[in-house]
Amino acid sequence: MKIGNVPYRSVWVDQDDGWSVHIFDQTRLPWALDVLRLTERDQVAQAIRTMQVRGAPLIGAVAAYGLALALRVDASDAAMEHDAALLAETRPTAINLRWAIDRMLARLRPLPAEARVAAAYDEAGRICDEDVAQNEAIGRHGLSLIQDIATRRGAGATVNILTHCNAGWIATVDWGTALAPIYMAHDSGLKVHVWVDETRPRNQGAALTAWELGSHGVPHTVVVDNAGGHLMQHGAVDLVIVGTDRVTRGGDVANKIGTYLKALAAHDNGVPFWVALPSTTIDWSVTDGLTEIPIEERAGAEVTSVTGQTADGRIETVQVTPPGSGAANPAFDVTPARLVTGLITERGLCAASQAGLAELFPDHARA
Ligand SMILES: CSC[C@@H](O)[C@@H](O)C(=O)COP(=O)(O)O
Repeated sequence: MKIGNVPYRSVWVDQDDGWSVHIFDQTRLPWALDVLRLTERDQVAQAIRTMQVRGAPLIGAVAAYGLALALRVDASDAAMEHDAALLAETRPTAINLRWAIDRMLARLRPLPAEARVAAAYDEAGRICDEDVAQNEAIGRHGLSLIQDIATRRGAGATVNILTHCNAGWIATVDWGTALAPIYMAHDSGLKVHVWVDETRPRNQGAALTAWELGSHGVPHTVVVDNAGGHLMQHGAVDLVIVGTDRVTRGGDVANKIGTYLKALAAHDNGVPFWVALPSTTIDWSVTDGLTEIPIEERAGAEVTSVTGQTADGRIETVQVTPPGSGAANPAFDVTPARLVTGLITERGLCAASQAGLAELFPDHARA
């Protein structure tokens, strides 16, 4: 996607040195557009843990490059297995991270040590290119949902879409998942307006989704996380589209904390609730999302404080709770498949069910 008029991906290899890896520091957005140059494994691990990079597909892609950086130092079997395990453990919920590392190992294990660095960069590049293509396809399939609503509503009507967290281009290598259909709808001339959940505690909606949509000229309004139910009761939401960090073989959906409450409100108000995902987000080994998907517990300090920009331009973090109050911070929740209208994948739309996924992905479903 473009910033100003310059096209960017969310991760790229330095064109001059051919090996260092660049990302945007997402903890500084929307106030500053800082590019970080990553040169070693531990920098990559730290960037993922501290959420300088975040979003399920993007952390997989960046971890893949993290392994390439590690192999530059030591490409032996023992070192590679150790580095891969370390990177895979940086965040627990998004399955794309484990998927990307497993795919890298499958390519690299059979190779002699001296061939591994070049192969690692090649494979990480393929992971990135495939993510872009998958998200673009998700956009095309999701666009049909928005077109249908626009047609039903009649000429000139605005389609109001609610989204939670950030599942835009900055959460993937490019395009995004939940936001890809919205970008395509906007680009095709449909009138869309997006309700952006602020997404406490880290405000990925208020900071990142609002920044992305604004940069692309998509009309949007930021709302507090608790506003969604009210908006739906008053007919202000035509459609919910969210991303996801892990989908079970039966269609349960893990996503940013608060997604489940939006699904409940959507169900109660007859609002379609769609989840956009590349197939790399499906965990075919998991059947019951509630008991089998690990939910990341992050530091309470993310709840007790907020970060923003002061009037004189400084980025500051301030405490919003009394000093003695404890805080719990489960970072994700699971929305049962029965509350999901359907899934938007690179292969098309399907029901959030074992049968629906099996129809689109017969090879995986049989395995
Ligand atoms: C295309 S990104 C899909 C999900 O990763 C996204 O909705 C989300 O929950 C991100 O969580 P985060 O904790 O910001 O990494």
